[in-house]
Amino acid sequence: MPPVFSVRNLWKVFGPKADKVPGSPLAELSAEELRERHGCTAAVRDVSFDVRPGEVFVVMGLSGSGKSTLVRCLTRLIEPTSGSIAIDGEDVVGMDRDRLRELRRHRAAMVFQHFGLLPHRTVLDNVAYGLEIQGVGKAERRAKAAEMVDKVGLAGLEGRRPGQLSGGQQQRVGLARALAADPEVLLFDEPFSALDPLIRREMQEEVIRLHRDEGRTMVFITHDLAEALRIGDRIALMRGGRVVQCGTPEEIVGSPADDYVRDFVRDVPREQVLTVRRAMRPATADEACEGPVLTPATTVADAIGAVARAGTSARVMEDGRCLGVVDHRGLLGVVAGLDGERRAAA
Ligand SMILES: Nc1ncnc2c1ncn2[C@@H]1O[C@H](COP(=O)(O)OP(=O)(O)OP(=O)(O)O)[C@@H](O)[C@H]1O
Repeated sequence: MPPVFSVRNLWKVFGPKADKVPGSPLAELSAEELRERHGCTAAVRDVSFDVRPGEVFVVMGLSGSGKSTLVRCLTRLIEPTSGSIAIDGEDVVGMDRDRLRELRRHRAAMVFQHFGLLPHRTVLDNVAYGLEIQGVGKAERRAKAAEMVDKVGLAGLEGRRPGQLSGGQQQRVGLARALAADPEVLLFDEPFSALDPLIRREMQEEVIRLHRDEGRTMVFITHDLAEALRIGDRIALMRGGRVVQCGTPEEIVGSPADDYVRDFVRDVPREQVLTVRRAMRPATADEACEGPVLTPATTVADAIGAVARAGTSARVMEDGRCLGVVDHRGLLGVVAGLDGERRAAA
């Protein structure tokens, strides 16, 4: 399937003569040199990636690494300095104002950290607001809004005003409003960073549930590694405007691209992210016929439980075929980080 978003060699430089930077020797300067000598900030530097249909694509990085700028460029809330962006193959950089408005209202809706709710309107009217500006008639938009309020777990609170809701509930209203427009892609800009940890977890699960139910494509910004690993199908890790690695949580944690990424993921509990694929070895004829059965997506943590309970190795099966077996030695090797050495040796 063709990608939803396709981004190539994207640059965003803030400051004077910004357009002179990409492709010139200035592009090679460090962020500090560029700022001190030329008064420019290269917030996004030569970034390329695809967002695939139905995936949760997470943009992660420390504060100031360029996440918001990058995602805002996707719908030109910020104008890119150079590079190309396409949505479903259609050039975004060349869109006129009407087409852009259509893009933002119907195709790629944004959920912001500060919910952007209208304080004097009820929950239902806040959710319906996006439909109102789309010109949807009153009865239809109220029906649609009610459905979305229900979907995000706010049934019964339709008549409240935003001030009468908790932070998590307000964020649900923001989410319902974005969903009401039925966009192809939802763009989340650190939507949960203002929430306390328990509510935050609850909202992450909500996003995972919505994603599972609807399969909607999502682009999600966060500076929180645990959040990225929990909800992301793939993660683009940014540093100083560049994407230093783009891959699945397992690739990022299991095969960091450089020392920066390695350092970034050092404290991640590997057994909760890595799967049995990394702990597997070929099965002997006997082993292929006995022992508990695991899927290739089973985490090492779950496999440890299965192997400990059974007291034997476990089989990794896919479509009735035994891909290999995992035993305590292989599983412990992954926990200890020895799987990289073993793979390199192989
Ligand atoms: N309008 C602007 N003018 C000049 N510099 C800007 C502007 N907007 C952002 N920047 C700079 O671009 C860089 C990237 O900012 P951006 O907001 O994209 O980072 P971020 O990773 O989203 O950070 P945070 O997690 O703190 O929101 C920063 O150095 C920031 O100071």
